[in-house]
Formats: sequence, C-alpha cells, structure tokens
Amino acid sequence: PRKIILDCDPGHDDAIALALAHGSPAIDLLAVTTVAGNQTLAKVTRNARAIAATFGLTGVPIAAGADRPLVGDLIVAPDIHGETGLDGPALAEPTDPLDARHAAELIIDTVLAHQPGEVSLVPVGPLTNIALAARLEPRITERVGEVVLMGGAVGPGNRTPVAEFNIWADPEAAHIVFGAPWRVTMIGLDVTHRALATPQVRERIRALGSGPARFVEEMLAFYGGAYRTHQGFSAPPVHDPCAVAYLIDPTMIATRRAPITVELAGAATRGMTVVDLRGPTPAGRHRVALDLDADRFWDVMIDAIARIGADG
Ligand SMILES: Nc1ccc([C@@H]2N[C@H](CO)[C@@H](O)[C@H]2O)cc1
Ligand SMILES: [Ca+2]
Repeated sequence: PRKIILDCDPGHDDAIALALAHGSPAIDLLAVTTVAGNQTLAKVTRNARAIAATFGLTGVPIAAGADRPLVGDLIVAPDIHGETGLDGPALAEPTDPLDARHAAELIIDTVLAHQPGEVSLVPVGPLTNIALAARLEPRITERVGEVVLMGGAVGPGNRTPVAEFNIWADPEAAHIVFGAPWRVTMIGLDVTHRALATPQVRERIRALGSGPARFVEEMLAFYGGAYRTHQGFSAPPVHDPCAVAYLIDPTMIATRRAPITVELAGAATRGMTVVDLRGPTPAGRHRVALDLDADRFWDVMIDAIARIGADG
C-alpha cells in the first residue's frame, strides 16, 4: 500500500477523503494533519478528530498546524461547509488525544522516519503546513515520494473567477510548495468537478446501511444543498478524495507534465495557478490532472466506505 500523510481542513469533502484513505486497502494512512482553511483551525481540528472517531480510525496521529496563511488574514468558507465547518451530521466525541506536535513537525518526523520515497504527502487544504515543513526541514523535499494535492485549476476557479480556494487561501505557501524540488501532481477543479455525488451515487452509499455510510449521506445532504444554493450545482463535487484516488490507481486520472506558476501579485488574479499547456511537453517535475474516470472513482470510493462500515 502507498504510505501517505493527509493534510486537511475538514470540510465535508475532506471527511470523504479521510474515509477513502482509511477504508482503501491500497492506502496506509500514517498521519493526519489539520490546517485552517474551510473553517478556523480549532473547528477543522475538532472535525478531523470527530470524523476519525466516527470512522473507527484510531492509533493514527492527528496534529493541528497553522491557524492562518503565511501572509494575510484567514478567510473561511462557511457558505459551503457551514459555521462548524462540517454542518449536517451530529459529530461524535473524539476518541484519540490530539498529537502534541505542530503539523509541520509531525510531517517532518514521519517522513524522516521512513525510507526515501516511501511517504507521499496528500494536501487537500491550503498549503500552509506543507510550506512550513519544507522551510523547517528542507531535507523532506528530497525524501518525500510525491506531493499529490487537491487545489488549483487549469480553467475557471471557484473562490474567484480564476482562483481555486486552497491556493487562493495561501498563495505564498502554494508558491513555496510548487517551487520545491519534490514532484508535485496538481489535482484541480478541472478533474474534481467531475466527481459529482449524483442521486444514483448517493443511493449506492445509502444502500450500504452502515453507520459510516449514514454519516457520509448526512454530510452529502448538507454539502449538496450548499453547493446547489451557492454555486448552482445540481450535484456536489467531492474534490478532496480525488487526490487520494490518484494514489490508489493513477490510471483513474489522466495527467500530463506542465509548468505551474502561482500568481501572487495580480489584482484580479491572485491565487491563480497558471498552467502552461502550450507546445511540446516540457521537462520538469510538475504534473497537472486533466480528466477523471468518474465511474471507477465511485467504485473505489463506495468500496472504501463499505470496508469501514464492515470494521467500524
Ligand atoms: N466553495 C468551496 C470552497 C472551499 C472548498 C474546499 N477547498 C477545496 C476546493 O476548492 C476542497 O479542498 C474543499 O474542501 C470547497 C468548496
Ligand atoms: Ca479541503
């Protein structure tokens, strides 16, 4: 199985990414770290611990990280995720204690405790913790297998016409992450907007009949309503599990090598990922995701939820 660290800001789709990482036999989830983004650090950390308890995820360290972006103020996303950051389902009481380390320290300790290339980072929130870890211990930028992040877009954004929320929330952190020596694969909105929790998908989840399945369904009920109201989607896209799915089966997502630059200074374009798809494929380490096999994605996703339900 692929060993990963999931850095997240739960967040309904972050919770579904946790379900996929925990339930999939192809993933060995070594650690979970939280970052302010969808909601404040306190709220997303509380949510991560409650989600872990609901899914029977124990013995995996959870550490809180940055409570704001590197530069500027924290701007949360209550319209989609609600005041708690996980509106909808009742939240279980956390079981495991919070790890005492900062997220950046847990990331560094975990990567250095494994062989080079063994551990991959899967950030699905603003990239503040990943940037801090790279600056605190630059050796991890040569030791991490790959960074597979949910963020950015080749085409239109969601937080602004051209910027996706995770990058927009901390563009300087994204600039650091894309500029470090590690291999980065960007799973952006072009792909995640195809991972739609349609009524047919939600019926398959409901039919599993387990506690975790009910929890996912209750999350999708709120998340789907918020997406319909605020973004006019008939079915909500679950962005974050797409990044985990890429590590489970890379053939599920079509990628190509492309230079990626983060806009820091544009008045109208700050937080935009500028992806250069022109001309012959360049050299370099960045890859951008361009297409998703949605049927395959949901098969893997629903199988993972079923496996949690069987154990948890
Ligand atoms: N409108 C909206 C804002 C933020 C997010 C969160 N940011 C990323 C998608 O932009 C995902 O990680 C998701 O958790 C999703 C929708
Ligand atoms: Ca997220």
